[in-house]
Amino acid sequence: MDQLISWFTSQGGAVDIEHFGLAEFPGQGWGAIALKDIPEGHVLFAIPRTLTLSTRSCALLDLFGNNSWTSFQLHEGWAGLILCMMWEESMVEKSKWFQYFASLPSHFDTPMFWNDEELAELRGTSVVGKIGRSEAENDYYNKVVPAVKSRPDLFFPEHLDRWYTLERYHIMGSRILSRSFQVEKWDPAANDEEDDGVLQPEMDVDGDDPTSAEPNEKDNDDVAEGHGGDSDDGDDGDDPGDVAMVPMADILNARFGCNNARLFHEQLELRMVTTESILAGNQIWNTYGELPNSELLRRYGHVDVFDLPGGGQGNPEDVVEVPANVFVSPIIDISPKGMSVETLQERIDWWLEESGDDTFVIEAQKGLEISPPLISFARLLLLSPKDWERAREKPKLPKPKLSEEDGPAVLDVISQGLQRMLDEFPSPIETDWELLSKPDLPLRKRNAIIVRAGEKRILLEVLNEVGQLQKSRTTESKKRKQPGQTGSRAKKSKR
Ligand SMILES: C[S@@+](CC[C@H](N)C(=O)[O-])C[C@H]1O[C@@H](n2cnc3c(N)ncnc32)[C@H](O)[C@@H]1O
Repeated sequence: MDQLISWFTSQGGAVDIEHFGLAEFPGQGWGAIALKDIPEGHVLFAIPRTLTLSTRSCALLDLFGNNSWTSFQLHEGWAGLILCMMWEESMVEKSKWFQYFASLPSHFDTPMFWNDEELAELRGTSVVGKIGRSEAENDYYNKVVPAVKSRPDLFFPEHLDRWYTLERYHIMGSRILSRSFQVEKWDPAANDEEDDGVLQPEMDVDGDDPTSAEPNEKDNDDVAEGHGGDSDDGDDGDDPGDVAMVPMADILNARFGCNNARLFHEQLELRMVTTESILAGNQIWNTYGELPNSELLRRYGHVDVFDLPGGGQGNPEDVVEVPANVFVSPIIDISPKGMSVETLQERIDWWLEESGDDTFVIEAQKGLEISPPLISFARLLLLSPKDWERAREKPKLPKPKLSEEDGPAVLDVISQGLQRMLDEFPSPIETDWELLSKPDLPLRKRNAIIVRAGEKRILLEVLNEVGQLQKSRTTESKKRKQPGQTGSRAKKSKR
């Protein structure tokens, strides 16, 4: 790590070595430490933009030619940056980033590298559908290998078995996934209010500030990610050229609620600045975005665990992603006249066109409520044929709120769908807690159990909430039916 700092400063980087140091933290690898008390707004280090490694800063793209780059589809997703990194690393000492590569990990505990037995522990969680190993390997075989073979003058044949293997591809992809930042081109117009580039320590670092950068965050959608990056589909507006490895900035660890430093963009450099004062001896933390354990595990290979205010342990950012298709069988079973699969499909297709949601996210932070779009979806699937025609004509989705006219079916469908999700997990939550109390559990298994227990905890609590609502609605409807009480209205449910 001393070599990393020497290299960094020799390349124009600046480090305040009086305040900022590197240290090993048990279970977290390397991280940053305050060597002295540091005030808020203090610049810990600065990285020239030219020292970041991206498809913009690497010479390969120019040598390869823009048109060829595009024809091999290296301009989409992360395959181009992975190839740049393979190429730079193959040059060993001749690469400007040689010492930087030497500091990067080659071993990862992300599920991309797990065997089948380890992956089986994640069954039922949202991680399984997002690992994207085969998508990554498709990119390797269909983009990178043909590109490499087309230019033996750039990718020397004797280097292929060492620097351009599938294993190296996965390692580079995982380095990007766990360490890259989104570094957009400098846009003076977007930064006018920044007082000509002078940092404003009091700025809202959590806001949508164009001058602040954070490790690559990706949409929490349910597509397989692989090492593809966000822009695989090419239509989400993200520029893969913005994805950059940022030496030194990527040495900071992150933990829920602990962030005390953040990377800010300047015209010629990026600066790591403290966002609160830090006492000597304390760790300096960045933020990786507010991520649930499923995403922390998938991208970074670790999880965050805390005592939760309502009891139990977990990550307050945990979520459950409920795929719409878990409600299909319950609807067929529950709908009054037994809905045909075709009718159901028609409504689901329309839902997808109108709302785009094929997954419903239940967030622990939001009080574990049934997600409003899920209510709208269940109500849509249960509309009578006449109301369905009306909804489509308008076009208007059902309100995302339980109404007094809703019969028990809406809650029944939601409850049965969630129960099906719960049944997908390999064990009940009690078994998970028991397993977690064992001291010698292998790290990957422990992390998988923490992820699945977190998701189960949310599902169980929401199911409990749905159960309470079902009960109170049954009681209300019984009351309404009692003679002499015709004027009473069903009490509005809590929701
Ligand atoms: C951006 S790097 C940080 C530097 C890294 N610790 C190292 O030794 O190079 C991100 C990696 O650090 C580790 N990490 C970061 N925060 C952590 C935490 N709260 N608990 C455990 N590991 C953590 C994970 O391995 C993650 O993939």
